[in-house]
Amino acid sequence: MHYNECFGCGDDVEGGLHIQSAVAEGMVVVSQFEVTDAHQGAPGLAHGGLLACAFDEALGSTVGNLLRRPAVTGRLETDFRRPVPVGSTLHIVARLDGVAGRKIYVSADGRLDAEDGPIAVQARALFVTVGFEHFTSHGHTDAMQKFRQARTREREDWDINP
Ligand SMILES: CCCCC/C=C\C/C=C\C/C=C\C/C=C\CCCC(=O)SCCNC(=O)CCNC(=O)[C@H](O)C(C)(C)COP(=O)(O)OP(=O)(O)OC[C@H]1O[C@@H](n2cnc3c(N)ncnc32)[C@H](O)[C@@H]1OP(=O)(O)O
Repeated sequence: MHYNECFGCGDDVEGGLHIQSAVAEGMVVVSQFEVTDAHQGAPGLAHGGLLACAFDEALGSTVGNLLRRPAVTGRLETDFRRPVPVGSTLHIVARLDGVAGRKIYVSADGRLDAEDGPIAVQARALFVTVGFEHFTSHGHTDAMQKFRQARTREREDWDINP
């Protein structure tokens, strides 16, 4: 599933990361993140915080696509192994490592410019399953309304590879 106003994956979010994710063979979720000038930290290189954001997105999408349950990031760890230059594409492969009650463990590797490129970033995260009231009670009601309307319009509820 896909929320159009998400900073990570929303198509219409100006300055967003525009990450696309899809389930692939072997129960992994693959995502691509194209690094542009807008994502710079040090000159010519991606900002580490935005790379962490890209992994939050890729890992969240893994939870959403493989488990189809609402969950939020509780903990996110990143290892920055190599610089990620502006103009490069990070190929992220994420997997589900385990589920224990409400706790969902996921991890991912990000490779530079090719599916078999060198590993530049690795991440692990704990997502925690929440009820829909998490969003209705903590989030803006208008946003939830918009989300629901869009889902109804598209008739696409938790589809794999929408
Ligand atoms: C209609 C809306 C649908 C939304 C869809 C939602 C999900 C996504 C699915 C598909 C979408 C596709 C892509 C999504 C892409 C990106 C997703 C980005 C995700 C985010 O960007 S999301 C924003 C950042 N995120 C937060 O805004 C969370 C703020 N936070 C809280 O809201 C609470 O903190 C919460 C709920 C996390 C827990 O609170 P709580 O009271 O419900 O539960 P509790 O504290 O008991 O934790 C239960 C067990 O998790 C362990 N635990 C918890 N936190 C831990 C930590 N940090 N380290 C180690 N263990 C931890 C405890 O130790 C306990 O473990 P145990 O059961 O063993 O004791």
